[in-house]
Amino acid sequence: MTAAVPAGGSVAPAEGRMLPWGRARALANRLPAPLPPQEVPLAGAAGRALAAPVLARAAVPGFDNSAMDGYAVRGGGPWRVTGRILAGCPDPGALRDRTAVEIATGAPVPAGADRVVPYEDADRAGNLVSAPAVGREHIRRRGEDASPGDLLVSAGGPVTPAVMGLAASAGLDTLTVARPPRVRVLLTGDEIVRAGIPGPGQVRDALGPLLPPLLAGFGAEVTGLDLIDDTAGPLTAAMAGAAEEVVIVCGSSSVGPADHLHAALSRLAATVHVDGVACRPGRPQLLAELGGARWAVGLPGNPFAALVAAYTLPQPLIAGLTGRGLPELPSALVSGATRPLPGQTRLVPVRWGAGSAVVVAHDRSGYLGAAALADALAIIEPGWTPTTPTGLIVLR
Ligand SMILES: Nc1nc2c(c(=O)[nH]1)N[C@H]1C(S)=C(S)[C@@H](COP(=O)(O)OP(=O)(O)OC[C@H]3O[C@@H](n4cnc5c(N)ncnc54)[C@H](O)[C@@H]3O)O[C@H]1N2
Ligand code: MOO
Repeated sequence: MTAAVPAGGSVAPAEGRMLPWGRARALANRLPAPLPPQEVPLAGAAGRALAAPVLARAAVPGFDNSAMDGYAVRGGGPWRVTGRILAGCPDPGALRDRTAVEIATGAPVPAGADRVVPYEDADRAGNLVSAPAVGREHIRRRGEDASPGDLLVSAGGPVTPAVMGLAASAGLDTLTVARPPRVRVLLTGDEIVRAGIPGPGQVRDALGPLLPPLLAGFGAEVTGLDLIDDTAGPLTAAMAGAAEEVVIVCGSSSVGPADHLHAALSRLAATVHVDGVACRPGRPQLLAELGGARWAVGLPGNPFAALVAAYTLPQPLIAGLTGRGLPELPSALVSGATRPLPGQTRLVPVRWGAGSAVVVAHDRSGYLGAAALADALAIIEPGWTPTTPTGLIVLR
């Protein structure tokens, strides 16, 4: 749903304009154009999104090598042992008929060898070694895992430690990855204090500590976090002045007298794509397009609602900006005290139990206690019953 906010005022997200939770996520993922990719050294690519497929540069293995410590043998035994080949040997030479060389795992196999006999299967007597007439080859052949040019990993997935190791095995020194979108977080609320025990009427900021690591895990680079005066002017100025691709505003997305995000978006002539999501908690949240391929997201101030909302709009948005789709969600049966809500998706903290996910009690919009103990958020759709497999957003 795309609508311009009427000038000069905040507007309550009317029930009818609220997007279903799944559609809001899909829209946030689909709207942004991916940022241009960049080539980075392997070590700097951890966790980033692959923007190009990983193609092998070298054969894997690079040469025929032994899979076992033992003897490389040629022809029928017993074999006369003529030497020893260790890993790193540049030229193992050739093996003559009825001879053997001791060989280490990973060492190049001499030309003419039929197989490697592991020490455990070999009988050594002086200079002679014997073994059963038939046995496995125990030779890893050049290119049997990958040849130069082979597709190793498709674009779009994350650079995991295994992807980095695989790329190195195949001779790569760099990877082409999506540039992480830069995100600025703006906290609002005159009651918010950033340290210590809050005084009368004050509230300790929970989102300053929560959001940066969460957003970094989504693939963003959080460039800064500011506490903004709770009036429309400073909020508008802070949003206008942010050079980042994404500005996240916390605690100003509802319709109260100090909720200025709608007014700021109006002053900035933003295009509002999402204004309220049919989920609980996290209903007042916004996604808007600022000029210059920049995005504004409004998260509710209530901390658990903000956590849910972060998985609703910023996570799919950041995925879209880095060229990734929405991930497949695991599912499980959910047991415990919860019930579906008509017309709304309910996000419920759960822990893994014996074969099912168990609801964690006390999930209050303003309190993170249940979420802090949870392994996942269960996506309870209208019509859910305890026998319905339920999608999960994994929190850990
Ligand atoms: N008339 C209506 N009132 C409200 C509605 C509504 O639809 N109609 N929605 C309610 C829901 S649901 C939520 S959630 C909140 C969201 O409000 P805002 O996003 O505008 O946030 P605030 O009003 O500023 O704050 C709400 C609550 O959260 C506390 N807060 C704010 N920032 C932080 C922070 N960084 N760390 C910890 N706590 C924070 C703030 O003190 C308030 O207690 O609106 C309802 N009202
Ligand atoms: O949905 Mo609000 O986001 O309940 O607290």
